[in-house]
Amino acid sequence: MISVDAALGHVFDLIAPLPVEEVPLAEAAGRVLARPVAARRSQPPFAASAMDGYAIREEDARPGAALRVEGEAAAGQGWPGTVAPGQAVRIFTGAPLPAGADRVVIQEDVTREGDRIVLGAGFDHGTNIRAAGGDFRQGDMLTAPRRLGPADLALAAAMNLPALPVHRRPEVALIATGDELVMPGETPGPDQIVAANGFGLKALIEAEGGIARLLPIARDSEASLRSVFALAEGADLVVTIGGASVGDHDIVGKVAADLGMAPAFYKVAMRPGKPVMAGRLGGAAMIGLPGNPVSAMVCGHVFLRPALRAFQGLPKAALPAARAPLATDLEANGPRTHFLRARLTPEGLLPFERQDSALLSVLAEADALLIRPADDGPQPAGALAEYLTLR
Ligand SMILES: Nc1nc2c(c(=O)[nH]1)N[C@H]1C(S)=C(S)[C@@H](COP(=O)(O)OP(=O)(O)OC[C@H]3O[C@@H](n4cnc5c(N)ncnc54)[C@H](O)[C@@H]3O)O[C@H]1N2
Ligand code: MOO
Repeated sequence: MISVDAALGHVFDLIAPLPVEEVPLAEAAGRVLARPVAARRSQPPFAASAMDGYAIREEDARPGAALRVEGEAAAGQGWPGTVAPGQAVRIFTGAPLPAGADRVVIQEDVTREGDRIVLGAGFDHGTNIRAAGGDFRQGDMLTAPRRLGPADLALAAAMNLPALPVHRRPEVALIATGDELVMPGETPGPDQIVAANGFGLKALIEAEGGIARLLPIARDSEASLRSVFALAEGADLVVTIGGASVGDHDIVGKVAADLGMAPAFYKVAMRPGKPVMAGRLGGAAMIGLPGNPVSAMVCGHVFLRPALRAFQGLPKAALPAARAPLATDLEANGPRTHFLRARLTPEGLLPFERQDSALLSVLAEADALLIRPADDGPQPAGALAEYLTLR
């Protein structure tokens, strides 16, 4: 049995960043930028008014000053002249500041009569001007790697970058195994249950930018498992669910080995999730998850999510853990890292009473996985503990 950190290191050894492709901005949300890209223009490209009002010269900015309005500057249509002393130009937010002007007085601070304005007794001290290049300049970089979020996409658009280089999405083949499983909506036989884990893992994979292919359920026979493995052809990552333990029907390890899987590890000092395995299977990485629903999902957070990030060119690192105080005393932990389903309450992290790895109802109520390091001593309420957020 190896530690969680060592196992994750082995998983990373199976992974190289996927090739780069250009995608249009409108399809780039959630993708990982593969290399830095440079702004093709400056923003704003000209000194621009930040407010609706009048562009004037600083020397005319005196309470009571009377100025002649010479023209209008709108967003998209500037005023071509030069503002002289005693003159003003009607201006709107986003319009280029006309030459000669170095201040915008907002219209609320002005009285207008025909083509004349009189400045009020008190007006604000700001210039209300956005300097050219004040947001970014041509050549400024959007750095990589980064997961492209809404703000990044708005910035890339403003930089006039219509397409971005991103890593290809990893394709994950999901194989649920077991004679007891039927698909949701089917009528299970008396000894059967409904396959659940694949659906949770598919959602988890897609949330990380992967493409999940939910393959047909493999039965507990070598022939069935082999035929479903064949359907995984072309995937970057093959994930099996169940059949990983030591029972007579737990044949995933054997069939994978027969298919040439080069094992990296089997069994990790973690709870839940101990009988997890990984290796290289042809051109793909393979991770064999335990069948207990919470074990499969916890392994999804601990191994699959970092693996999917690595495929997309993000740093090879465990999910960042947050810290919060414990809401209750905890007994000493055993020799395996324990991921406890917990709630984040105003008093701190509160683990659920029931931690059986079959309880999906508890996992669905949890918003954190409280991490107890292997062999951690007893901890009092109030002590800081690490956790992974599930929301
Ligand atoms: N003698 C021992 N028995 C077990 C050990 C052990 O060390 N010695 N380890 C236990 C641990 S820990 C786990 S975790 C499980 C994992 O076993 P498998 O990976 O072989 O999983 P299965 O036996 O196939 O299934 C376990 C459980 O989960 C249900 N299951 C499986 N797939 C799904 C699915 N897609 N959706 C919903 N539920 C699923 C399955 O019906 C079983 O109830 O082994 C322990 N045993
Ligand atoms: O590791 Mo098992 O996942 O404890 O139920």
